Amino acid sequence: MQSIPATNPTIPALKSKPICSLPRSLPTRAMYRPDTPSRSDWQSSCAILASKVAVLAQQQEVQKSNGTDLTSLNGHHNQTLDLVPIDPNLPRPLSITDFSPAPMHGSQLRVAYQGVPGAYSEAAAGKAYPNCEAIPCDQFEVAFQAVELWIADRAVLPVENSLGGSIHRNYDLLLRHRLHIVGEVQLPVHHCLLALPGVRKEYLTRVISHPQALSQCELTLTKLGLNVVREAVDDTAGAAEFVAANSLRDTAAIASARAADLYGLQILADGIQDDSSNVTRFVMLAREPIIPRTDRPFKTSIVFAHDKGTSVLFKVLSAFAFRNISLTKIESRPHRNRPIRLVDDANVGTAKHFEYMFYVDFEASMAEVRAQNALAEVQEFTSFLRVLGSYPMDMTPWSPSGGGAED
Ligand SMILES: O=C(O)C(=O)Cc1ccccc1
Repeated sequence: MQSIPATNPTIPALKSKPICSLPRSLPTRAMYRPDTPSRSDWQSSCAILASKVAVLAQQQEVQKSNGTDLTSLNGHHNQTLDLVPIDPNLPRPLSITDFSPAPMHGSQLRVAYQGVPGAYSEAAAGKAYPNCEAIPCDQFEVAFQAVELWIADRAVLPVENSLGGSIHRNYDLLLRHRLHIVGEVQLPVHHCLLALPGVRKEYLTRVISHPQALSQCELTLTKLGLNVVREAVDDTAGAAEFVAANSLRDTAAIASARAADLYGLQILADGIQDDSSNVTRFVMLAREPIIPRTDRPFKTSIVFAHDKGTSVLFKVLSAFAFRNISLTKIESRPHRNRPIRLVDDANVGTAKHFEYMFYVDFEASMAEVRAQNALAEVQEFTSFLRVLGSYPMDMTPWSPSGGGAED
């Protein structure tokens, strides 16, 4: 049986900004712990941060002198209105070059999420870890790296929604990085239509939000009689912040009631998701796996691929069926153009192209013998197998607190 090594040089380069200036491999515990960063890593991070701050300052100057047109989205927002004051104390999202030494954080868990305050991912972080410090990041990639570089202790990743199904790009991220799933939360998502105070629905020509939120509200937007273009942005709360910061009277955002509060917007319509029981599942990621237990219901997530043989999927699924292990998810992702590096027992690596990656979640803990036997059998039929994590199930999807994260 082969497996991929901890640092996988053949995993394809990241699409957006290069991150190779950042350390690629995970530090070992012997190198540094969260509160005792290695000097050289932090020194280079500080240098990067200093240049990022300089660039940001320059951009802010340009924005000040050009007005506030940050996106040139549709050219609808050329009114000049007073800016809605946004709380300057709100944390600014991390961006890819922002990594700086971790603050001395005592025992507070630092949880990185993609978006700005008011995003659903921030709420998911709070549900999983009630007293955590939530750290906003401008991309998922950054949230992963924040954990890999010990700037955060956990990352939060939305992976599927009861309306829209799997969020495929986030599954790709799980494979590309070496973080472990240590928990899950199911978060009921309640979308609101937000606009500047005094704006009426008839003024709107555009609605902006995260693509998932736009698709979850599609029918309701039509029912509300809104003749608006829909435009996708990175996160829901970021959309709200954008409307407020640019005083856009022709644009509404789809976001949470908390985002309305934070960015001084009014709620034009409440609960606009097409399905009232709209739930998003988030997973919590950490550098180290948790020790699986049997004293409460656990779920295990795996990813596998095979390159030869017939009826492989049937055989894999039988390994679970024969042991009465329920599957809660099975997903296939095309993977043809992205090689995976496999190493054999002698640590000799080869790049392999698989047609598909299969993601399976099953209801058992890796501490159970039946789960271990099932995986031993799966290993026989597959060329690549990775356990993404074995973690407590979120059994309380509708409660406002308490997810299935580790204790
Ligand atoms: O943009 C956000 O607020 C997110 O956290 C992502 C998201 C978007 C829509 C539904 C659930 C999560």
